Amino acid sequence: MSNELESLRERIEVINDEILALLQERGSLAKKIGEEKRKQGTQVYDPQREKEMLNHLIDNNKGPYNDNTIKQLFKEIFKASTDLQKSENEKHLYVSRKLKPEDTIVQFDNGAIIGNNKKTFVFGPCSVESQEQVDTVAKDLADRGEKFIRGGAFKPRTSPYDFQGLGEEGLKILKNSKDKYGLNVVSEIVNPAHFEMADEYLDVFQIGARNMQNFELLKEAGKTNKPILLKRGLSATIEEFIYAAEYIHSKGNNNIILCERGIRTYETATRNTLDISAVPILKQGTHLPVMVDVTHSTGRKDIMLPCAKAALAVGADGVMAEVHPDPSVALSDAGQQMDLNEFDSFHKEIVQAAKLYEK
Ligand SMILES: C=C(O[C@@H]1C=C(C(=O)O)C=C[C@H]1O)C(=O)O
Repeated sequence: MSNELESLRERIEVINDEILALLQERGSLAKKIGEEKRKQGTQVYDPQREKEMLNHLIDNNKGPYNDNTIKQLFKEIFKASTDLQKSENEKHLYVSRKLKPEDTIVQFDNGAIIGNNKKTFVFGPCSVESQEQVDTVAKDLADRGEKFIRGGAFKPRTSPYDFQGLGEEGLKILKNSKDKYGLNVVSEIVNPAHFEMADEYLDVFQIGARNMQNFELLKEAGKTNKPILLKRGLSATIEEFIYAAEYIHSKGNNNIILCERGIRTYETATRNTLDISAVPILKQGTHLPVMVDVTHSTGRKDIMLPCAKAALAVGADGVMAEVHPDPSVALSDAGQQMDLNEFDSFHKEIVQAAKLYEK
């Protein structure tokens, strides 16, 4: 190396150390400012102050870095200062495992649990169609020792001409069945004004994929004290999914169950693409239980079982799937619901598989 290059680099290293020492001093001052702000009850982030400082710096900028570069560099420094000023609690989301390392366990009156290294199943018809239909499935589930049933009464369908669900009448049917068979009832709510009405019928309010970013619905769900089963949006990133859960938690409801249900990709072999990697990512990043809906993710009965096993193997707390006494006449999703025979073999196998993973 030439002597000239070497000596220039040595000077740069000295400057690095000087910048570091100045950043340390600046950081300590920012922390003190943060403490003052806390005493005064003012916000950590002060955009007006940052703007004034940036204007001053740009006025004094003589190059060689252009104004925009100087702006970006100092914005990073300001951001680092505001992060320093925030308490640990303010740095992390409520749903984050960093804030709460232990798993959230959702508990029910009939002894059922979602989370806590138990594998829990939620089965039932896509739509509530009649008392007889729900009772047939509920009896089958109760006989198997299952603790939950699902069924849609408010159906957000792609086409407005498709069956839209029985509404409150459907919730009453579910509640009747719950009273007969002692199962917890999971059903979707699509209207923020309906939580109150649905409270007497349901044990879990589901927020469906199409409503994952319906923020008014999420906020209302957060004000209830029932568990919320939140499904991942069709095209939602994992980060967006986590923020949707944060909307619920931030309003005071921490009983949230996340559900991966497949995302839209270019692949046409399945109805959606089951994002199996989302399960361990959500388990790592949040303290919430995570379930996998193998019906909506695959849309294919022939691969539901291996996908359900995969879900349990990667750490899912449970699996959801659709079961209908007579799928051929179902008013929604006729092609992908299991009949009771198909369900019998699916259930036997998945219960066996669950034993491998329950601690
Ligand atoms: C340090 C402060 O807090 C924040 C950080 C700033 C900085 O690093 O200079 C400026 C404004 C605030 O967003 C302050 O208010 O002065």
